[in-house]
Amino acid sequence: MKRVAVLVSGGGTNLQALLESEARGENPNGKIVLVVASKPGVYALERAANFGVESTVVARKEYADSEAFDTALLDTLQSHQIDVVVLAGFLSVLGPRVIEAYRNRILNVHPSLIPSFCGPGFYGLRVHEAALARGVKVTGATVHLVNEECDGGPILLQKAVAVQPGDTPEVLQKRVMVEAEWKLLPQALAMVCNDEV
Ligand SMILES: Nc1nc2c(c(=O)[nH]1)N[C@@H](CN(C=O)c1ccc(C(=O)N[C@@H](CCC(=O)O)C(=O)O)cc1)CN2
Ligand SMILES: NCC(=O)N[C@@H]1O[C@H](COP(=O)([O-])[O-])[C@@H](O)[C@H]1O
Repeated sequence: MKRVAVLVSGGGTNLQALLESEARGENPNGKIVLVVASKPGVYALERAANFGVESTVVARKEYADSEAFDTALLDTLQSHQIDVVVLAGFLSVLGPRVIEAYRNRILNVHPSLIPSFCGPGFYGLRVHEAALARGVKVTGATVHLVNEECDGGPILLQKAVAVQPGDTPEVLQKRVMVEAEWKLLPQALAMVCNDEV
């Protein structure tokens, strides 16, 4: 049984999808045992509590630099004997110590079809604002392995989502979540826990 940690920074809708998928028995070889938030008070922590999952805050703002944050994250993951890490709306760039310790065992969900609209500065609504500004007719979501390059890791799964006339960033964000993110991330986590990757 792989011990899974989910790293969050906000509302936690992808965490919710992972927890509900696990409750449906869709990931028999993995169990979410820890939620780590990079900011205090985020609703993702409520979602973890609702499912009885332990959570902790490793607040990015409490560390002088990214190296200290990277070390604190690694200590937290290793002290909980974590095997697999999922970034679910996590908005800090992971440093080399975590990446090396969990090489090919860290997943991230991004709300576009990488390589479009990704990399530093592209997160949350900003991604959908850029897609609408460019006028794309199709967007979607990507789940990839995480490496040192922000959003540059090997792609595992992608799903296309149509952009509708009159879409706002908020409406498009929700469609991409419902039709793509919340389906792909649980599927990808099960693949990693099943040693299919
Ligand atoms: N080493 C890696 N770390 C992270 C990756 C990755 O692929 N490699 N993915 C990101 C997730 N992400 C997009 O999927 C992403 C997250 C955050 C940012 C960003 O620009 N963040 C801002 C801060 C935003 C905030 O705290 O409100 C910043 O760093 O200035 C871009 C892409 C997670 N980590
Ligand atoms: N680059 C990372 C990124 O933009 N992640 C995105 O943050 C949103 C909130 O996630 P949440 O509702 O699961 O907290 C989600 O759309 C997720 O894809």
